[in-house]
Amino acid sequence: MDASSPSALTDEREPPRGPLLDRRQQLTDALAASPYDLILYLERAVVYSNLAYPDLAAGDAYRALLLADEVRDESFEYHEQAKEALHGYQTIPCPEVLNHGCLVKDLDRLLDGDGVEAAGEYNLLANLASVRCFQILSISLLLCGCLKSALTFCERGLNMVPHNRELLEIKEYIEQVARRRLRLQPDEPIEINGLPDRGVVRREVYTWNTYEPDRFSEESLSFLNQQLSGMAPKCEVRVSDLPVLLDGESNADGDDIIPTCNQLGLFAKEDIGPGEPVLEEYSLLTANNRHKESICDACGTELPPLQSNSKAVSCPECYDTIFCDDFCFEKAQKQYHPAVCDKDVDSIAKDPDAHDIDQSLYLLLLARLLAMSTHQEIHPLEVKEIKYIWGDFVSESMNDIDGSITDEPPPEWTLPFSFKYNVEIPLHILEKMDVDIYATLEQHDLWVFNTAYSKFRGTASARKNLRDGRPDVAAVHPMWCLANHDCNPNVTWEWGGRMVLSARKTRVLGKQPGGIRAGEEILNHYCDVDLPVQQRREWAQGSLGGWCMCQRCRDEAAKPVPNGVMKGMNGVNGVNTTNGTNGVCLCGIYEQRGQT
Ligand SMILES: C[S@@+](CC[C@H](N)C(=O)[O-])C[C@H]1O[C@@H](n2cnc3c(N)ncnc32)[C@H](O)[C@@H]1O
Repeated sequence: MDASSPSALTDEREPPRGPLLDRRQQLTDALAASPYDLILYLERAVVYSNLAYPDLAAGDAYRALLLADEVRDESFEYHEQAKEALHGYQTIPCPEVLNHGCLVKDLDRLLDGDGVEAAGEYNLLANLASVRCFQILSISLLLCGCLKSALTFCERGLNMVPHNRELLEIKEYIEQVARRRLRLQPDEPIEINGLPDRGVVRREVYTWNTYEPDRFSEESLSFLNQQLSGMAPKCEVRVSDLPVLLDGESNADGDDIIPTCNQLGLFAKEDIGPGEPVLEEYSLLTANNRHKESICDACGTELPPLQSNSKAVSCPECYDTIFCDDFCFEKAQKQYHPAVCDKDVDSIAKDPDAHDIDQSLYLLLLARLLAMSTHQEIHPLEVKEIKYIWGDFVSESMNDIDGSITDEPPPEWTLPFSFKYNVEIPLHILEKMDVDIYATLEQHDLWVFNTAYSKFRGTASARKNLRDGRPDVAAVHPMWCLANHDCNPNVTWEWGGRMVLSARKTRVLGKQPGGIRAGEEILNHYCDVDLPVQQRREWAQGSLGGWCMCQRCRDEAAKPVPNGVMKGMNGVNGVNTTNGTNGVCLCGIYEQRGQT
């Protein structure tokens, strides 16, 4: 942490990781035993801060803030439990985690006028805790790059204790970063609504995440192959050797040998003829961001016009939810619908602003996953539709930083994050589903949501609405998404309630005849393969997680460029136009239809 940065977050410099991880586990166990204890949440938030997970620190501070509200308001659902959990703590001396900086000096200000007795010991503790929550939330969200939310929480804290030194320092720091990022003059006012609120955080298999399978084990491969057998009888899942991808242009295009790594892929077990279907996968992990749209709630297909012979069915309990037919209704009843039936979750995150479209679709995929896990009574990361997906995780050691506050989160942090979509709304959805977010911490901790988001980003497909071209339906197809990308694909794909892969009739390169021989890998495409190499690489970069190094790209990129012609597309050499190419700002969400 540099000398000019606020002191409110960490109390130590670069503390060792091992003991902090042990402490995190102790506090997690303590929370399992005492789930409404806001002090434990605050303690864990500080541990997360010291471990350089500012997003997880913000998540715990927010839960503590909600519990502080529960303590103060006796009409709230968990009021008794939250108060009871404070039994044994006192204000003087107060718990160590609240005795931070000048906070205890502000006690008078938090008394509500007439001293401890009138305010009540519990309320006073809750007030102190709220201020500590605001400190942790504001500094942590600043570190993630979410400046608007950071400033909002900081202001809320200052409303309670206007002279709190730590909050004033944090505010100054947020403003400094905002001025630099928005290139504002020192005297120009900062407009809170104009501040950036999307950040990035670590994308990793957390050390404590015991749910990730060994995807290469016999057990995993045989499970995946058993799942695949009904959908793609001529295919199997195998380990594939893929190029290690770089962030951008390199000199490796002309090299004969490039570094590779093991991943999974789909392979043909038998010959597949040109035009023959390769895989047909039903969509259930779907999301639709339009309110009251005539779309099947289960598979996301456009519903047929309502006529007397229509096969569409509505749920007999909540009439608004409509399915294509009995098949979809039964799938929904069995796998998720009872968890959300008549729970008023339907309107959440619907009809978003244009700049929130991608976030809303990923959020609604998370909501579907939470409904599936709640109804099936399994951990969200155990749901088979996402369990075997690789989330393009980055190793923990690469993500680890020294905790310094800088203008931007480090480049190794690649998981998009916002307070609203990663923390606030997922908890709100669970509350609407009548889930006790405190008692189910193991299933609904923020790191679980982040892991699911890592898996969705890079594998979800989206469909645009034909009326206005906005993506409004998304889905994750766990088997389809095992097929790797190549710019000379041997399949084409089409999605509408089912994801269908078919062998190409003709290959793109040299118009060679299509068809796939036994033993060959199924080569899908994540971008428009009719584009020139630079454009293809830019487009596919979001979902591939790097610069495409397939043979076609390397050959085309290594070719000498004629004089006067730039390698970039449309003259915008070096500018990432991935999102502009198809008018969709959805990094990792592919379009509905693969070209033939
Ligand atoms: C949709 S998944 C494909 C299945 C994945 N290989 C697996 O093991 O689950 C997409 C990820 O696979 C990898 N991938 C797919 N095609 C690739 C290619 N042509 N070169 C390198 N990596 C590729 C990238 O890591 C990408 O993020």
